[in-house]
Amino acid sequence: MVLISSMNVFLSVPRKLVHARSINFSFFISMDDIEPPFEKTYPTLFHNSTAKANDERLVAVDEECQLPSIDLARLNFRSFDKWIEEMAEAASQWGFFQVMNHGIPQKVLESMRKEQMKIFHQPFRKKSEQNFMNLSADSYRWGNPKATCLKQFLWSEALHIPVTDISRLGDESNNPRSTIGLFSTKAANLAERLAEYLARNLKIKSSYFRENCLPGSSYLRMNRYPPCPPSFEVLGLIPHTDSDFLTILYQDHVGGLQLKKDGRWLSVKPNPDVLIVNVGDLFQALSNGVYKSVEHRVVSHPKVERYSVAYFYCPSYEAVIESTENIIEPAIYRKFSFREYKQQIQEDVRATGNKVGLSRFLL
Ligand SMILES: O=C(O)CCC(=O)C(=O)O
Ligand SMILES: [Fe+2]
Repeated sequence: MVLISSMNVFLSVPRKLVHARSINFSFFISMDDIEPPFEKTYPTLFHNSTAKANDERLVAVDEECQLPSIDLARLNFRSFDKWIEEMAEAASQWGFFQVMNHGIPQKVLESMRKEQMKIFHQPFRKKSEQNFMNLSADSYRWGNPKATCLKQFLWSEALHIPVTDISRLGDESNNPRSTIGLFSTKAANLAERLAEYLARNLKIKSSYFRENCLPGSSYLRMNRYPPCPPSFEVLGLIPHTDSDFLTILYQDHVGGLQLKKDGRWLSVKPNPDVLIVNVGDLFQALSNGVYKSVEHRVVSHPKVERYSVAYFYCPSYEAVIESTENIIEPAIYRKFSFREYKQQIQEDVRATGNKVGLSRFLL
């Protein structure tokens, strides 16, 4: 079903010892010290059979799909319109596409993954310290403290880093600041470029993004999905849409990302040579529903850990998102600021456990 790199197979041994010299202390630590205590912290969720996730996951046919491919190297003057059309079609039919020759050197992507491994292979105790890597208190996240059933639980850990915080990153693991900073700058350039191309097709002012997305308004999320016994019936990341304009995602060989298309979950074929781009809620609103912010989730591998890093291309809180109506299609969403959108999500999550999202803003 999935491709497994030899490196990941190596890391899949659950009680494996990890050599920690590279992270400033020279002894072996066990995988048990690294893993967040999912089961121990939520015993009733995991050991009460009525709390099982139920979920389509159990019955879903694990169908693999190849995302539409957009090759940035093919971009030249003669084929420009056709190229934009292909990308716009992928954004409206799939909400996802993969980008080849994307301009982020493979070396940067590899270093990024190495940094991620070093960061997440530190003891759980350390990762959950208040000022881990000199970041703000809720940057390191795992599971879902608010989950009342397994369906809401996340079998994963993540480091959530606003771009403005990259300069604060401590050098716990061999100075990750420069690698993460470089990845972030390159991903920002790529996101801006792609957003401008997609805007052109809709007659949105191409300077819209440069004016509204300031260098510090986006953020990064580094994800690690520890191996998860299938009997737990829990997802690595529960179904969601992203609350941004575009997401640039780099995933490793393991696979597990799934997207919903025509009511079915499809697995995205992993390919670390490409970047995955998906449309977020804000672009769906801005495009008046033409581009789709599609639900996606992650199924953890039973034996192998998986890594991904997402760059969320966001505007400043004051930016206003207004649907681009035309004579045939009046606006379907009311105008809102990004601040309003974030606040509404927080309120809904607090009250219902779910994000709700764009449907709140329908006219
Ligand atoms: O890990 C993945 O492939 C997806 C991550 C994702 O959807 C997210 O961080 O929002
Ligand atoms: Fe996502």
